[in-house]
Amino acid sequence: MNNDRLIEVTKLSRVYEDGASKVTVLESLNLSVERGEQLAIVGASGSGKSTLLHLIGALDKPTEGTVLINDKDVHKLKPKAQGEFRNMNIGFVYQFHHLLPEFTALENVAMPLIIRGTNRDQAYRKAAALIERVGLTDRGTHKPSELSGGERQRIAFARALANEPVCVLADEPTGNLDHATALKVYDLMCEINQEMGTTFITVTHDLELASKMQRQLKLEDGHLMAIE
Ligand SMILES: Nc1ncnc2c1ncn2[C@@H]1O[C@H](COP(=O)(O)OP(=O)(O)OP(=O)(O)O)[C@@H](O)[C@H]1O
Repeated sequence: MNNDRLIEVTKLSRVYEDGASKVTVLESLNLSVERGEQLAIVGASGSGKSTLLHLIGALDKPTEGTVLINDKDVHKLKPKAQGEFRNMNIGFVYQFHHLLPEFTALENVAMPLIIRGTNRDQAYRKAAALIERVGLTDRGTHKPSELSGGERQRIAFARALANEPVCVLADEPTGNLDHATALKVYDLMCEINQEMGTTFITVTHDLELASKMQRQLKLEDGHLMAIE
């Protein structure tokens, strides 16, 4: 066992079959991610970046291959155990925030804690601290529709961090933001990585944003490769 290794992806393949047609998106892909790393994955539209994140986060099943997180084969877990493992270990952030519109920012961030069984006072205290950490102390009582796009993504990160996951998987987290705001969100990810030791794997089309992360890989023809 390698204590520094958090994620080990081995010979991962994903083939979508639709009747007679077959689309091979990932083909025998390998990836090791160390605890506390910042990794950016770039690649053309349709190259399989979201597919890879979904497989790492056990939101989709591989056609072949394994994903170990903390030495646990996430695709071998039974559905209930898999859901619990995901909630405890992985935070997700998407291009569109997926915050619940009828709840305030504070309630959205507290939600994963309450679902996990944390008592309400503790959950709200922790949510408030996370909202402060992402620089939005005075926005806790606002609903998502009352926040800017950048603020919504900050709240989405705060929510993803609520259960102190070992890893955050971010799929085009700034795809909907202007460049200056996107850069600030990447700065926030780097700061949180330094402070909390959270591993970040982020997918982006933007090489400048990718360069903010410690390591960059390109997904092409089903494989990951170094960027030339
Ligand atoms: N459920 C599905 N059934 C069939 N094909 C699919 C399915 N989901 C994705 N695909 C195909 O798999 C390929 C990879 O899709 P994916 O969304 O992973 O790419 P991506 O690199 O994230 O793209 P983008 O940057 O445009 O979001 C695409 O060709 C897509 O059409």
